[in-house]
Amino acid sequence: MVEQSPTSVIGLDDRAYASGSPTRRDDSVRTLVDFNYLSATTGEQKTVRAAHQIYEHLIGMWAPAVIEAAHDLGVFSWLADRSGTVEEMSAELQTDQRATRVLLGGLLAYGVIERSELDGEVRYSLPSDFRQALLPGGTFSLVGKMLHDRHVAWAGWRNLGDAVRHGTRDQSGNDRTNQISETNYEDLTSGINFWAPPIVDVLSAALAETGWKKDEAVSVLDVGCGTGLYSQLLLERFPAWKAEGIDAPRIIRLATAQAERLGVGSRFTGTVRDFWKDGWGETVDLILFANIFHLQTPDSVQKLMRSAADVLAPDGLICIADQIVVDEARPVTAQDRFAMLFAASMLATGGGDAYTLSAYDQWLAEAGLERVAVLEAPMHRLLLIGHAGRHPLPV
Ligand SMILES: C[S@@+](CC[C@H](N)C(=O)[O-])C[C@H]1O[C@@H](n2cnc3c(N)ncnc32)[C@H](O)[C@@H]1O
Repeated sequence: MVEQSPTSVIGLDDRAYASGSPTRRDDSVRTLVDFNYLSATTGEQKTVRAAHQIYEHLIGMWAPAVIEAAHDLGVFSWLADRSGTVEEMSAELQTDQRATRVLLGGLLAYGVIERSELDGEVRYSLPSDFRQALLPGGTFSLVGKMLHDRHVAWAGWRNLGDAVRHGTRDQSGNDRTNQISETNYEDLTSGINFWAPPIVDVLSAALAETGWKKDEAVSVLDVGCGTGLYSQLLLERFPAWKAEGIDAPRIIRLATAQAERLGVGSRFTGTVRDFWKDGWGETVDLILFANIFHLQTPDSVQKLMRSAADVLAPDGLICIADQIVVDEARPVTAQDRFAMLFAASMLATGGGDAYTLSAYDQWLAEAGLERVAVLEAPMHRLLLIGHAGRHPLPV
């Protein structure tokens, strides 16, 4: 069969994006209001403009609703290895044809699928860049995040007002760490794997710049490792290093399997250990806390910091990668804005917060530690930390 080129393609047809440029055509989430048509001269115009702005926030929930419904219905899996028409899709997925067209229109509006038209026939497909994020099984699949939304987050957000009214204290008045269960973490940890590569890039670049223990047999402890991707990517980059990831039983199973898949299984040990109850073992050179502190209360942060200080080698390094607020008075960076909203999502799902840099500094000082660098990464900041008075990075 001779392949004809489509007469029109609407979707992610962005040359700069396709060629690997980090520049996005859209400013983050695609805007749904054309503010060029909204004047702001009179008081009433300003009010109406503001209403458009708030309304655009209020309909933010349309995005997960549309994307997650498409996942639930099997739309993405159906498009995994073909382009198809609405008629074909709704016949196979047993959905209503007109309603399916509406759903596909929503996905198209968010730029999640592509639409092509040839000789009057409209077909839909998945853009190649988005396939792994939308389909299950891949290292960077967001299906776990969608399941987490389904099982935890949607209900949590409905109750945010209650959480604000009462806080996250239990009946005896104690502040609670985040209450997400081990089963829910099975979904969530794989759904946040995509955060790891740029963060490990930033960390590796900083370590390479200082030459910190590059060719030494460094021991890494990945605390609450999830799938273990942070330490596993470090093992890929530093062949002399070994890592131990500690987490709950179901999660360690995921981490061990992933280490094998990535080819670092012989240098990654997954250990089932509760970081509150059990000892932290031998002295270690590098301790990683990726996305752990936002689950904590101030008291539990302090406890974790002391445990880390106890096992950190004299010239060792702690790396915290988290949602850390630097400028809460003027949240103009994406990192600060994301962190401040992340705090709300922690509250909604039962505890935790996004703490400020100055709060971290106080906790570090109390544990005999000190910050040696703050690094910026997408949706995160990294704190590099050593024992107080013993700068671990050669300068
Ligand atoms: C938000 S996830 C972060 C996972 C991973 N570090 C990452 O950034 O992808 C938090 C992890 O901490 C683990 N965790 C929570 N409480 C723990 C505890 N008491 N002992 C060991 N692991 C725990 C959870 O099971 C989960 O895998």
